[in-house]
Amino acid sequence: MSESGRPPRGKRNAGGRNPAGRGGRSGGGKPNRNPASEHAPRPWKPPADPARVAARDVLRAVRERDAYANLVLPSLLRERHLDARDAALATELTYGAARARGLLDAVIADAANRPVDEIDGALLDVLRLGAYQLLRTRVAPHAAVATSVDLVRAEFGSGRAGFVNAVLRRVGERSEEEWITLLAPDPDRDPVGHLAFRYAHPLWIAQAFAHALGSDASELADVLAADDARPIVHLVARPGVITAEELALVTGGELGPWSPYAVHLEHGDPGRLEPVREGMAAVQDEGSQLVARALTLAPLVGEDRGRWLDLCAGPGGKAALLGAIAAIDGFAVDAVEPVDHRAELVRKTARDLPVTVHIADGREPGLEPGYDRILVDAPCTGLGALRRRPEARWRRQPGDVAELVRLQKELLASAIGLLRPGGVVLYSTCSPHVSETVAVVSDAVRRHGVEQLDTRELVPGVPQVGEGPGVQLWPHRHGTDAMFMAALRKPER
Ligand SMILES: C[S@@+](CC[C@H](N)C(=O)[O-])C[C@H]1O[C@@H](n2cnc3c(N)ncnc32)[C@H](O)[C@@H]1O
Repeated sequence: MSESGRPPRGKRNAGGRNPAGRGGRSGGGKPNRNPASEHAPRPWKPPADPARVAARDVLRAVRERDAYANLVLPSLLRERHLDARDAALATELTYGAARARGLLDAVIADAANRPVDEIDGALLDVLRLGAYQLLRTRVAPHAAVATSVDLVRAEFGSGRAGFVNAVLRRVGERSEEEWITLLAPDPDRDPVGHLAFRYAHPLWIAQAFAHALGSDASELADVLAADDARPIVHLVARPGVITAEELALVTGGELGPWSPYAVHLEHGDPGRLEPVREGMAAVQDEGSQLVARALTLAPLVGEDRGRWLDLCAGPGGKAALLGAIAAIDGFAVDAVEPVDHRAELVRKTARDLPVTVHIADGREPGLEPGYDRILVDAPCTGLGALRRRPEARWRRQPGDVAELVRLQKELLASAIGLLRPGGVVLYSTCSPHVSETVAVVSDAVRRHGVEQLDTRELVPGVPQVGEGPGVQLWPHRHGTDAMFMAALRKPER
């Protein structure tokens, strides 16, 4: 896709003259290349099927330049002026195909009789869209195939269109359930592998969730299914400025069940709401609200003198909530963020609040120690927020974990060093992976002699948060991201 978000202009691809039936290997062409980028510009004409063209272009941007579907799609829909119906279809197809990629690829590989990495990337995008429609939507099968073939024919000519036609016809010969029976691991011998396939998650992520659920591993199917559910918008009412009740009244939303600041919105663009535009409210997952609030509720030894620190602050959602709560008592928050543009977002989000932003590495921020309360909302794999990022589950790799854990331990050690005796650090992640959660916390308790508090008491009224002392939230139980949090107090000497 071009920077303008317009679809690539097409010409016949040199490899496009060979329709591939089962056993034929020519129609897939060279893997993962975008012939469209080599073409000379032509004037932009609105496509006949704008929804599918948009979905195809976003999948291409995700594959070719590691774009985020949930950032690219909305701006592309705006630029191309898709009407509401086309926009809804484009969104469903893009996010659905991006999430289900593993399952779709297994089916496509079987139908094409070759591994997907031997299929031209541009064709694979269309095959994924077509297979998604055939297996997981109510789009009529002939329409799913014909529209996919049209997309390929318009760009690459009829040879490659023939390949796509042949593969999708084979895909359409079975239902999703029949493909799962054919291709997924046996549910009795490999229950986690089976669920990972069925709910289109990489195996290592399903294993990480099962491990984190522990004795509740029977909920694994619910967790995996929750990653495919459309998350509703959660708003936070800024404390001291507007109550959640007032915000719900103004926006037509509903009070959130757990955070006293939360309002849930089923529909609508939150960016258009007056309280959001005026900085009285913001979009924030209710789980994140609980994390910031838990830090403010944690029992200190000695008086709270109002020196608070957010050590990993960008883009600033929690720093702003902490700042608003701090402002009520005349307290102040320092916010550390090493990435310039994210630090700028913290400044913007927390404008008018007693929040001072420092562009620095949290491991050595150069700040005076002696903080009463510190939040370490650590960089993590984000496995607890997969429902918000359609392609993320396929992009993250198990090898990412070790490096993040190292950073998490260093940040937590730095925070403990910056605490005053009797002060509290709240460690949190938007990942339930135990290497990033309880293992990091146990390591800090062992190494630094901090006392682990019962964090469940800091989320009053929230049920099913685990056996303690840490708290694990889950989308399928709480409707929040799968946030983890643990409060640690520095002993007085
Ligand atoms: C999970 S996000 C924090 C989200 C934030 N608390 C909020 O609620 O908006 C983690 C942040 O840590 C930042 N980060 C990465 N490395 C860091 C480091 N060495 N020191 C401090 N922050 C770091 C990332 O840039 C990212 O903005």
